Amino acid sequence: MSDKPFLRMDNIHKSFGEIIVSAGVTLEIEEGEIHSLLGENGAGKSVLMSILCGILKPNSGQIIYRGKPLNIGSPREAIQQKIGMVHQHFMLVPNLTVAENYVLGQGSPLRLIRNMNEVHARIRDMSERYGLDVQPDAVVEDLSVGEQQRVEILKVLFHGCDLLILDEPTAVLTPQETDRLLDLMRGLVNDGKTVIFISHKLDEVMRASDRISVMRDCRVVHTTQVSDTSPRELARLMVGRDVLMELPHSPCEPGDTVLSVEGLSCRNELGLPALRDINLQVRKGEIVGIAGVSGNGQTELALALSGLLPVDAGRIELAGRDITGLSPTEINALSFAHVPEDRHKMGILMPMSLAENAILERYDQPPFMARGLLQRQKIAAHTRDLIARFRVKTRDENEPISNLSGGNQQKLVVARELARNPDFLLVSQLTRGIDIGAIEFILQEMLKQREAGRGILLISTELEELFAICDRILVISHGEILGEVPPDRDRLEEVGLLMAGKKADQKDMAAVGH
Ligand SMILES: Nc1ncnc2c1ncn2[C@@H]1O[C@H](COP(=O)(O)OP(=O)(O)OP(=O)(O)O)[C@@H](O)[C@H]1O
Repeated sequence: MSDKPFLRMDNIHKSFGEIIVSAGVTLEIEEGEIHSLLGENGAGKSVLMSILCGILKPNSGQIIYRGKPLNIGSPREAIQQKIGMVHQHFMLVPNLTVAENYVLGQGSPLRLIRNMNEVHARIRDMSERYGLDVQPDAVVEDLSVGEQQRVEILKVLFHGCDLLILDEPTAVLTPQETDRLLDLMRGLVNDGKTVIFISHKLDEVMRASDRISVMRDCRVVHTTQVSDTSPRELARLMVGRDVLMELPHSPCEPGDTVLSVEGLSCRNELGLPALRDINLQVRKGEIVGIAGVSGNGQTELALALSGLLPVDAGRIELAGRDITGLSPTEINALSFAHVPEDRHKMGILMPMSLAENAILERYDQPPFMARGLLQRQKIAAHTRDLIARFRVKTRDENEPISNLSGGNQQKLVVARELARNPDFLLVSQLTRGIDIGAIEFILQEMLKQREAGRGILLISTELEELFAICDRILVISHGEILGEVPPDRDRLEEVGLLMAGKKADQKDMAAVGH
């Protein structure tokens, strides 16, 4: 360890009652490095970073920053010390402009209004300097996820931060946006900043980092230079075993069609065309993947199938029954399970317990309700079973789900939906925020569902996930299905071209160099 590290978190302990969430963590960060933090879901990464940026107060331990003890009680004090965090879930006020978000809570409104021109000019300057493409007068809610992410990053730079903490920033980004972010991180350190980067994606961590620390059971168990390690070693350190990601499965023997979509067209929330003439079938016992760069109609497809978006034209059938135009409640009552892409908006209710979330939308059905009474013991036993099988890290089934780490919340949603044993499963971004050990397990569970004869539509931006378990992959681009490809890794390039919007005839042209 160096004599005078830029930042040293020393023997940090934190507990909530009897629950230990930081078990004597020691972590050193050097100035001007990209230091990645890896660990299973619930390993304590976000808690540690929340302590560093003043959201949580440790019970004991000390932080030395630039040679002096650091005592901060709020994110605002952290920013005064030039430490800024970009969270997993963005903290921007959606109906304000970028510039308004940046000055929110920054002193007298009158003085700020007078200085707004200056603020705009500074945002433009900084945006250009870091190649961030952020417009000060853009309204946040009109921006894509990738753009909002850049707004968040520029916000901490705007406040003069030298140490930037990025908590799973790539989870919601397209591959192109991810490349851009990793380049930006390198640009920041070249400019004298220091970056702490949290990600579950080992390839990104290997590409982006100077050093890597691995957390397990709320401690740092290993710190290494990136050149001295490998993805395999990192996986073993994190999960405690080899993660093979080999998911052998027998060829698909599909049965009857369970979902049939014909000529489906619909518009997005802004009234713009989002899906054009979608035709697809899912049969019992098969997993059909939808590959695509995010923002190409996948969200609208999931919403339309689950009754949450009106259909302009076309027909949707579930096991031969026309379900076009049914309400979400009516569809939910059918043999149809849904893992939504954004668990915070749709999958879970934050203040409620795991048990309440485990029976959400089914609380009035047997065995959870009988003779008009909630069957609390049955609900508790069911939730305990889900927690144990999916290894959800929690105190018990009565804990509020908001206490769980992001990946553990996602595990509960997946466990709940799979437990419904539906004929048809609609799954969006299955493994978002989930660690590699748990991904392997969850993909195996999906294959078990397939073997049990369920039909699955898996919408994902992760090609690895689609190639690992799908029987057929459909590629969506600009709201249209452009082609179908078998899950043969030799066909990866073809999928990439289709994702970029090139149809079969155009692909041939690309091959001859046009
Ligand atoms: N307010 C809280 N009350 C009780 N326990 C909490 C609270 N906040 C976090 N925890 C617990 O602390 C542990 C570490 O959580 P943390 O969010 O740091 O995990 P993580 O490594 O960031 O995981 P992920 O990769 O899933 O985001 C988890 O077991 C979590 O349930």
